[in-house]
Amino acid sequence: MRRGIIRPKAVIIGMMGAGKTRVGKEVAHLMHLSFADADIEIEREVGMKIPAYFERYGEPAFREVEADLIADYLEDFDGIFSLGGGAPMTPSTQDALADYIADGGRVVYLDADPHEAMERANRGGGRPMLNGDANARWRKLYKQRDPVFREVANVHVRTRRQTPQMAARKVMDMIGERTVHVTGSGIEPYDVVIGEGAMNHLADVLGDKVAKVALIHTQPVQRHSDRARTLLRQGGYDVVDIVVPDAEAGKTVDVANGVWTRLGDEGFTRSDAIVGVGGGAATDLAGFIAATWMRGIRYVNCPTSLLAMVDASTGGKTGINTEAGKNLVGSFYTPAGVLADTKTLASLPNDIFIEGLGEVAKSGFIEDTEILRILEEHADELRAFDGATFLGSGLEDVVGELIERTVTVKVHHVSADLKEKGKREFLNYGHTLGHAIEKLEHFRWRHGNAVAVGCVYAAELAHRLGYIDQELVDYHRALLSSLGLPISWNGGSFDDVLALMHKDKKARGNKLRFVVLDGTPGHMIHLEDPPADAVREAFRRIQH
Ligand SMILES: NC(=O)c1ccc[n+]([C@@H]2O[C@H](COP(=O)([O-])OP(=O)(O)OC[C@H]3O[C@@H](n4cnc5c(N)ncnc54)[C@H](O)[C@@H]3O)[C@@H](O)[C@H]2O)c1
Ligand SMILES: O=C(O)C(=O)C[C@@H](O)[C@H](O)[C@H](O)COP(=O)(O)O
Repeated sequence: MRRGIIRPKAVIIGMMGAGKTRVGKEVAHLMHLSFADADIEIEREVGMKIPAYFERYGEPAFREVEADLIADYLEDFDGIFSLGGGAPMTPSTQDALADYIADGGRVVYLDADPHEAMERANRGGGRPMLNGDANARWRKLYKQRDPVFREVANVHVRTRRQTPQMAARKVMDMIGERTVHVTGSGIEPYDVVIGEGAMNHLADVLGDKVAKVALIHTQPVQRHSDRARTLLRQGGYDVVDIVVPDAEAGKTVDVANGVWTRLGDEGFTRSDAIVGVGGGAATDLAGFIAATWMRGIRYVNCPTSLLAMVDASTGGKTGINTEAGKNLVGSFYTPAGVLADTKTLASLPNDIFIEGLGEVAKSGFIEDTEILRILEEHADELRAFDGATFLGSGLEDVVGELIERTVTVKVHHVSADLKEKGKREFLNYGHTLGHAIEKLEHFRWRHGNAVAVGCVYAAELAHRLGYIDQELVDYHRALLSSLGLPISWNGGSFDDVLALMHKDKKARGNKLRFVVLDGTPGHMIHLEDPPADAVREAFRRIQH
């Protein structure tokens, strides 16, 4: 929001009878905000009821008064503001709402069931736009207004069969959402939606052409997949529940084969879809299954760990591990959407949350230094993360911003280079050693922890070769350890590590390739075939 201008927290639009006032008041109450209804404020301003004003001065005069009042409220009111049904049809109000959205505002289209809304609109009476055959008038107006509402709103809330309280909670969750749009060459555009209740978008993202959905998840996230299943059934999908082994044990060819067999048994065709719910291992597997079943069907990721939210679920790198190494089999296959529902973090154990901070910090080092600043400022609170007290705490907003920023860094790289021919490799900062550690530790080390040590290793290597100074290497150690992440590793020999680093996907022929910082955070370069003594010496330095 621009400094100096007060803006509404949300503006609610919708048809007559959609429940804008009732739901708006409830949202304001839930969020401890004030509420204003444009029609009531107009009546106060003109000193008469709207039907009387219509009769005396006509609709054009009313629309003028209405547009002026809305323009004033958009710049001088900080609560929940609901507009009259026809207000968004006025071009100057459309422009004002577009400015408001550009400034971070939320225009919520409250989309009620037509029968429920018509009934409510008729019940109140006193609506000049419904004179005559009220139902026919309502339907006609709906036809004109619905496409405009969809166009001017940036939040679309369907409220069919919901009580005002349920609808208000949905609105509240959705206005708190952050969305990162993913597009680029070879990418069917999609959104990453981040926020409490993001999973509610499942049916919208899957669309109405899908009939069957395979819900792939692990046992520790059962309660979140139960929610996904309920949402899918409410959306009319036939749901096939597929529980896979947890963590890296699920990213195997045997598990993939079991899932393919199940899809065959259940008669999955190209018009069916996969939904992956869980940590990065589950979303990597779900994406891999979607990419390979019948050479590619639609899939949606619902990440439930911090790491999966900030990294694994977005960008379309899908895959499994094999005897040869980590993630060596897979494909680039883009999801139809990613729903990072932060409510799921309430069950996330502290150590798995901290692990996710490894990829967050990585994104700060490679591009967005504001991430590093936020991590420094909130290191103690982040390190003490407790799912039980997370929702509604001050930390929730900090984590929401970190997820949005980290996903944005990822999206910049993916959009520019989906198939990892250059820029995307920078996302692999810290991974050359990181993947080797994971493999040598038989995946008992968590991915984000291994990446943290790998980032220190990459910093040491860059320093040995004169790209960064000692201060920046020290900064890597200080920041990562302040977050509770490991910065050293002693679990294997240099020769074993070197052999695995040669199998890294960035390597070419018998030449190692790394990505390292050049000078300062945010400046990345490719390092081709670095001198063997520097590779070894950097390793020695992360061993203590
Ligand atoms: N495709 C990509 O671009 C990409 C990017 C980064 C990482 N990855 C992959 O992601 C994996 C790491 O992801 P991860 O760190 O989420 O590990 P993970 O998937 O192994 O999850 C860690 C543990 O947390 C549990 N868990 C997840 N969410 C939970 C919740 N809300 N409540 C309770 N328990 C929960 C999981 O069941 C698991 O036991 C690795 O396999 C890595 O290679 C892929
Ligand atoms: O999306 C990418 O590209 C990345 O490199 C993101 C990494 O953080 C992630 O760990 C990814 O799984 C690594 O992929 P890999 O190609 O090194 O297996």
